[in-house]
Amino acid sequence: MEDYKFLFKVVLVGNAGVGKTCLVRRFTQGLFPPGQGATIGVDFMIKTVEVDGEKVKLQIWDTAGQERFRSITQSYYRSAHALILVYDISCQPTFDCLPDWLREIEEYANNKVLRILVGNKTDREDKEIPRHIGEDFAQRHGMYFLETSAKEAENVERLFMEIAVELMEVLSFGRMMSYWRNNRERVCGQQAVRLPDEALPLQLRGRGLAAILPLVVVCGTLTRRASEPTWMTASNAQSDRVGSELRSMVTAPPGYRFVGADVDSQELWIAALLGDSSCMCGGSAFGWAVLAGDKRTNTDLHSLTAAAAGVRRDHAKVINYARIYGAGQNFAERLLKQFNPTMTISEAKSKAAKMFATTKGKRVYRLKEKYLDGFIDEELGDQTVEMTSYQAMRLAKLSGRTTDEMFEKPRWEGGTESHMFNKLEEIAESSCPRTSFLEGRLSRSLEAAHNGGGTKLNWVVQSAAADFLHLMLVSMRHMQPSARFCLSFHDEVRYLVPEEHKYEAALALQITNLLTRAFCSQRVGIHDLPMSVAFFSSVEVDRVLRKEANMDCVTPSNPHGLEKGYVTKRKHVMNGTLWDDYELPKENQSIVKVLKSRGNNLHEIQTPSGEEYLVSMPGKFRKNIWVKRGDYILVEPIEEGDKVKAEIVKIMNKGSIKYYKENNVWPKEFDDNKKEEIKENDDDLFVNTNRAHMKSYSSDRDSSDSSGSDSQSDD
Ligand SMILES: Nc1nc2c(ncn2[C@@H]2O[C@H](COP(=O)(O)OP(=O)(O)OP(=O)(O)O)[C@@H](O)[C@H]2O)c(=O)[nH]1
Repeated sequence: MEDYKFLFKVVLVGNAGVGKTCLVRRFTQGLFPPGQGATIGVDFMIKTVEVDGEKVKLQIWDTAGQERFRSITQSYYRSAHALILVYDISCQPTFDCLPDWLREIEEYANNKVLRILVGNKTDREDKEIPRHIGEDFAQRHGMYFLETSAKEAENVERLFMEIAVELMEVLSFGRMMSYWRNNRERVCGQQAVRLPDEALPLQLRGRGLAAILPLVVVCGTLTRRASEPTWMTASNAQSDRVGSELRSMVTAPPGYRFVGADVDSQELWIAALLGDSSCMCGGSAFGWAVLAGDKRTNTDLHSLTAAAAGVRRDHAKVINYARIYGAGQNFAERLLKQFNPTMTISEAKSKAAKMFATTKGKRVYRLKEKYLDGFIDEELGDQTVEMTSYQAMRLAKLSGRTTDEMFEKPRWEGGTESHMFNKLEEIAESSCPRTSFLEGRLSRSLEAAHNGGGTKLNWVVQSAAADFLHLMLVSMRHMQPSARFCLSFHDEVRYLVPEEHKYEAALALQITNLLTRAFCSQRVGIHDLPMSVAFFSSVEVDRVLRKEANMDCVTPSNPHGLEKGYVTKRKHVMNGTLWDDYELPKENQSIVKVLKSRGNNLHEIQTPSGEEYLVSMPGKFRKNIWVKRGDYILVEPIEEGDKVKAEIVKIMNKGSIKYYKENNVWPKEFDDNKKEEIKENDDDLFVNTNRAHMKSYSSDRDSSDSSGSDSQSDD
């Protein structure tokens, strides 16, 4: 397993005898080799260093300075991240050759390569090139400059460490900008339409708002999905990427919340379910790993594959998905090589082969019955005759027939996923493929008869996932009509829900998952639904679009992040309860004034018309809010309330009173309120002084919206 974060290739060039090999050996082995001979061709050494706590592997290529090796050494320039051009400070000709070396570098190296000029052998008395001459040359050619002595170990460590630091910075900057570089055009190219004020709700008027017309590209022939290139593909905020907070900038309108969830391991579960349909729920090894595997105990699918093939879990995960999407062994081989550039081709080949043999299994050909008679193998006895594709092709060729003629349809066998692949192929290659759960038909042009051989394997899982989405939509529509379907991307759904229905919608979504999965299972003949997949591991109730409501979405371009959706700071709890969006009072709500507190969370109030009665403080406010005489509050009647007639909904502050006045809903009778009663600082005003001040309420379900689940997720 590789234990470094960055890998950089550093190449040393320069005339023969300037000390390139000695510099490399001093750095990597800490010695100055006596009687170092000339390098033949190219040599390389590796050293891992630590920069800012990160492991950086330096692959150092020492090239031969002699002219006759030039054609070999040039080929190493291209992939270099840094090139060290060395001359000998006691040998003028080695300095005079520098322009030739530069020409070579220009011609063969990448134009972004980091270039460093090094004057070696500073320990020598017979110095011919003064330091400032070297420095000046480096400056004129945009190179870093350093003088070293491999013999005395002077500046050698520094040379390589500075290279590592510089390359890391360059790379980090490239990474930091990569998101915005890739997305800038799409974002800036969106079409915005100015919205007339009269089309907007009251509280949004006068702000010059515009709407973005999303460009929806229907690409559903295979996947039956449409895509929107900017917002739906916007990734989650990453702390080191400029602009990656884009998605979290999408905010729910006032009075609404986003309620949504990620379908846990959707594609894996669908594939496993289809595979299990030929035996029983969790009956295949793959099905079992999906249902019962747990990342924490390394028993989930990705950890199992990683252990079996001896690769990292995140790499195994990419390859696992690729396999389900129909990618073959060659693709896995290439991916492995890409993940680990130092892996040899044969190593990658053998790892990929091992991975495929343990997962997909081997493809087995069985002779059709009518050909069995002619095929007598006494050693086999009654055993079925099984062949590899090579053997089957050979036999068919020898018999002058095709493999299809002589053999049953080949099957995958012996792997943890063989069941599943057989099922996926059976669906994809059927004469009239239909989606797995709702039996939607595949476009005819893509049916096997029309496209000359099998439909895409990927279509089976993707279209089943589209069925899944459609089922969820229907279920939600039925259970929570007030929730408006807002977005779905891949395995995520988001609804816009009026604030007062947000928890109902979250519950409806959980039940939707249960019903949808139960329906899908039942459609493929499985009448069990294990608890591990029955519910979402979390449902998010949020004001903005982000993966999880407690992500702060801090990025270099959004350094202060977002307020946590499920308020975790006291101040936000209060702001949330005091003044939650610019919402005007509902019909059944009224503004009243607090006369005095009666204890037991009861308060005596007065209505604008002078009526007096008791109101109660609901549980969720009790820990955080302190109401005192003279405060204005919004109350809602309690049905059949006898003594206590209403419940507090909102505690008014300066902003809310102003807003109510602007909208002419503030009772005239309360117009004489003394402004000084409402202090600027909400924190001070409403703190319950009887209780210890708490800095955070991260686990207080009552006062937070958090569904706060930390159970397993799909990765
Ligand atoms: N005094 C002194 N001699 C050095 C230093 N570095 C290398 N040498 C000597 O210079 C000679 C050449 O060193 P190498 O490291 O083989 O030089 P090179 O650039 O790799 O040469 P090629 O492999 O032919 O390209 C050897 O005799 C070393 O002992 C140094 O810092 N000071």
